[in-house]
Amino acid sequence: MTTLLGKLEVESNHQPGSLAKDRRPFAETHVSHPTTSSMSFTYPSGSTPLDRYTIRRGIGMGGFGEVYFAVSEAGKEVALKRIQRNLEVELRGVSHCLNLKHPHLIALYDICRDDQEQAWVVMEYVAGQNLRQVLDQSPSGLDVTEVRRWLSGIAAGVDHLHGAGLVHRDLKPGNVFDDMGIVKVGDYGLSKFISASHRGGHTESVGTFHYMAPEIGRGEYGREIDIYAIGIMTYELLTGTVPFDGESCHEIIVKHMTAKPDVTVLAEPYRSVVAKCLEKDPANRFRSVREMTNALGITQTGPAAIHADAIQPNTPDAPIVATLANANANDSVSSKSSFTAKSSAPTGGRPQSPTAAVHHANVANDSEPLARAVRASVSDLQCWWHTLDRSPGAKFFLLIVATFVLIINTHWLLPLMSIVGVVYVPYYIVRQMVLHVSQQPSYAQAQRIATNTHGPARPMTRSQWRSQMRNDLCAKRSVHRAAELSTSWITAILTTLALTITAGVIGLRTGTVDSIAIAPYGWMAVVVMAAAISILGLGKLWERDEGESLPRRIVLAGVGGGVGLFAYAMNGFLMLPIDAGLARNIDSTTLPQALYSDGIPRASAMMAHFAILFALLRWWRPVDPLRRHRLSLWSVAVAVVGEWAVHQLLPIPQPFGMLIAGGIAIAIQMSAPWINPRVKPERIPQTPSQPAIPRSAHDGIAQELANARGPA
Ligand SMILES: Nc1ncnc2c1ncn2[C@@H]1O[C@H](COP(=O)(O)OP(=O)(O)OP(=O)(O)O)[C@@H](O)[C@H]1O
Repeated sequence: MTTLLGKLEVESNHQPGSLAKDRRPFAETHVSHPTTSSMSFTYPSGSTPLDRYTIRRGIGMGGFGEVYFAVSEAGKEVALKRIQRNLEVELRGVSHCLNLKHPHLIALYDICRDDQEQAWVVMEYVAGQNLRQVLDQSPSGLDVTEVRRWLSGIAAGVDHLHGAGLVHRDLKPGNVFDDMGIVKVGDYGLSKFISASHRGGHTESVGTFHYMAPEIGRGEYGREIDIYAIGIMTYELLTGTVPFDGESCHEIIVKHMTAKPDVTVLAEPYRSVVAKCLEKDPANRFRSVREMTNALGITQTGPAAIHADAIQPNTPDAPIVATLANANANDSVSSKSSFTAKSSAPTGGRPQSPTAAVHHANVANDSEPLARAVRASVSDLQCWWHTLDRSPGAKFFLLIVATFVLIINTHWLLPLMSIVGVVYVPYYIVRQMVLHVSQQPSYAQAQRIATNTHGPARPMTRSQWRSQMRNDLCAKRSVHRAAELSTSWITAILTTLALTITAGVIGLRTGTVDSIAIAPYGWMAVVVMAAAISILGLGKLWERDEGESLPRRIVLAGVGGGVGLFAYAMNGFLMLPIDAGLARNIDSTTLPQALYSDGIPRASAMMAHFAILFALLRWWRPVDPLRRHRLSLWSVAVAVVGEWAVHQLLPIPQPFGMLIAGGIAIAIQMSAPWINPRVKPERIPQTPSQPAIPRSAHDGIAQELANARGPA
């Protein structure tokens, strides 16, 4: 405590007592923040400190510098945050956040430097109010449906940050915004890298201290500090007051460290959830934001349906009667509460944008139960391990004992681990694949949700849908990508086997069935598999954008050459007569001698043949998840005709060549992930009908889609 207080005494210019004078009830008091109208900004309207952006007006000033509303040359609206010079080093780290994309996070577009080497953060501009302003207008807290809407958005945004390995560190109502009904968390890129010591003391706000977890004084910045801050915000959202307030930042911090919050004014489940969030020991808090929102019945798989009184009716704040919904009838929370149904709008009666709705529909709780249990145990173990920090001797002793126990048990542990690995890994991969496919939002979903939630929506064009889906593909985690790819490979192998058996049954229905007759089918199968595996791999690399045709064709040519070499080698391995099927009268003198020896293809001929076949056709299209149909017979026909055309130039055994080309086209389409643009309606999450919102809100949605692609 002494450390934190000491630090703050140095870092903050707040004088004990002065806050009392400045403090507005329940509001963050920015000690030296003037009102926007009276603020004097460094740059007037029309200035262009950054080449591509023209400042329109100053928005506000925070601990990190001035914030401006600006437009790009192309007319895109952005917020520019001018960062103090002493933060330059830390800004390098912000690049980690530049590629984070989430509907509930304010997008960070770029970091630029002006002529004076001053750093600026370019970010998404939010025209709506921040939660601080909203709370200032509602001194006794918000309606519970609104509380849940804010919490759900904050939790989704922060959960995404945590998933990306980031801790916000500065969560507070002033950093949470309402963008056309979508809650967005901002200021995350900077706060991770900026400790209190970097802030300009004269601009520090006492509001910041209201949300600071006690362990920050010990220099601990785990994700639990965000959970603590969300707990404080939950309390404030419901009651309008923060649980720990005081005349000075010292007093507030002391309360964070020692005082028990008075949660009796809250009804269950809020009481126990807030109490758990505000535990002094971070190890006793929720392990994740998701765990916390689950405890509140705010599941991210769909609308909630618990009905509960959020505030005890006998408290002075009784006018607020919570009306919550939680579809999960088994939820222990619901059984404990006394319920009063008044409304069931899951988003607080506020319209959700299609993007947000699709997001909520898709962010299913996809964490695998076994993995979750293991993670929880590991996390418990870590917490317990940290409690031993003060006894390094005990830690060392325990390490020795654990190592010894492991070593003497390797004879059964290793086989057990191997069996678990063999069974669990394929199961995990398939599960991820199935979940991923079932969660993919579609064009039709987006449209339908838009119609449900916003009345007659402007229909989304296919190109808008593609662009939105492309963004989703970009945001996909590597583990999902890897899981999808391995599943595609397995599916391609199985599909090829099925195709080969079918071709074999047809081809060998007459005549002798012996190894010589079967061998060409085996050869075809392995060549199709090799080609399909290569193309699927490239498709996975390229699925994030539409891509340039020429570079892709060049890469494909190289891969095709490899497949040709493999085909030649396998041909030799299976001892097949490679000239057997050159199904046209070949005048061997017309064939290039470097490629053919007496009309028989050499390795170079096979390589050249497949290189041309691969470069000729746009093989990335049939593996693109955004293709129109899962299996297009047109693509198969194009592949076969393409192969025939190449055969005219550089012959290889036929009809195997054409069967291989057709087989590749079928195998890759059947195994590559596909987002169905015409999904069946019953797969669309049902949302209760919402009041229609003005056309301008739809424009906001379009803007949001544009924002997700970055500044113009
Ligand atoms: N992306 C944005 N769009 C619109 N307004 C913004 C945006 N980012 C910040 N603002 C506004 O600019 C003002 C200053 O924001 P800033 O984040 O710098 O300060 P703060 O959050 O008040 O304090 P601190 O930075 O110390 O946490 C606030 O009024 C905030 O609402």
